[in-house]
Amino acid sequence: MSFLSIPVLDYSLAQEPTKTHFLASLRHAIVNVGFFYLKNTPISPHVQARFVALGQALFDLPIERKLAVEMVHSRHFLGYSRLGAEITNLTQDFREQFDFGTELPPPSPDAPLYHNIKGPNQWPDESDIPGFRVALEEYLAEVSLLGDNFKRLIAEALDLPPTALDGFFDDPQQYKLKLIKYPPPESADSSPSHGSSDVQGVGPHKDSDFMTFLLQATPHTGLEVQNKAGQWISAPPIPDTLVVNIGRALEALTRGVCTATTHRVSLRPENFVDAQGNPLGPRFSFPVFQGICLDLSSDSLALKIPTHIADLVKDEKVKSDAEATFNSVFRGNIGQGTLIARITSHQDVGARWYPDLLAEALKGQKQQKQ
Ligand SMILES: O=C(O)CCC(=O)C(=O)O
Ligand SMILES: [Fe+2]
Repeated sequence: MSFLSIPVLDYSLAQEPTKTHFLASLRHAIVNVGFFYLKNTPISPHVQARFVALGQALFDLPIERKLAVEMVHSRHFLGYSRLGAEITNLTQDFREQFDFGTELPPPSPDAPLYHNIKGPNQWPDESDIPGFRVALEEYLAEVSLLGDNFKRLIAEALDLPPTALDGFFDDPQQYKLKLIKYPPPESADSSPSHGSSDVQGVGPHKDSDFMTFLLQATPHTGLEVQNKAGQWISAPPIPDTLVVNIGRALEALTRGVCTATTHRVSLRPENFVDAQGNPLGPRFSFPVFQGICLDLSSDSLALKIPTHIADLVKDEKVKSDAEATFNSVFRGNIGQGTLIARITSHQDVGARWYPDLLAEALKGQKQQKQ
């Protein structure tokens, strides 16, 4: 049976004496759904509230202050993307966003090209938005700790030793935090990509990472998750939860036992009003993407999943509207797959810093589509 709802897991049960129960729900969620809500997270409410307030305010800066940190200036894909700058599933998305990450030095010049995914942030001027950097780094540090704990919980949910996944991560590991603003549909209607009422906030895709921890910061509906039969299931915000999902790296690591579930955000007008029909304004969401060691390739993914766990995956044929090109790239090398996904999403960055790889990736996409 393909899932029709998204399970809610209670993080307060993740320790003894209730841990076995938590791990059983986690196993069901990662093998059969690929998405779950997490309640009773260890994130401090005041840290989250301060980050959300400043994260929303960041979008109110004058456009020239935002363009001062535009992503095109960064070969590390960190910085500001204006409305319509991003492409998913060969179609323009309609959202404005800032990408930040764990603060890291640029890679050495002789490192593989895909190591450029990691590097320093472009921070807005402290005087433009006082306290923003501290608030973001505090929030990111707390979610990163939660992510670190999940490495072990996922291993145990798959009946592996708790440390079985530790070797697949860098130290320090890059986590990325994206701040996203989806405009209400009046402005979305003028999006060059559609003009219809079903505008793509972000198109159908699988995340590239190990796991994603998403904070839906406003009450809008619009996030939708595709079940294995291909139906779209709504994932409305549930107060005081994070939405957690599996990315392509964890899918690759488990050879498909855990599924990176396809999802999208729809900007249909009904997603921008409350139950009484009052307008809700823009939708804000803040996903944290948990990275993994970029040098992993299919040969180095030596994880042996116990047979009784692998046998839980019954419906092998998964219908997905996400782009198929990425399936083969991710089977090769995780860093290379991630770099190609970034380049095709942010083609201005690709054209400036990786022109040859962009040309090659676009050719691949075109061939796949034919
Ligand atoms: O905005 C959301 O709720 C989801 C965003 C998302 O899926 C992504 O940026 O990868
Ligand atoms: Fe996503």
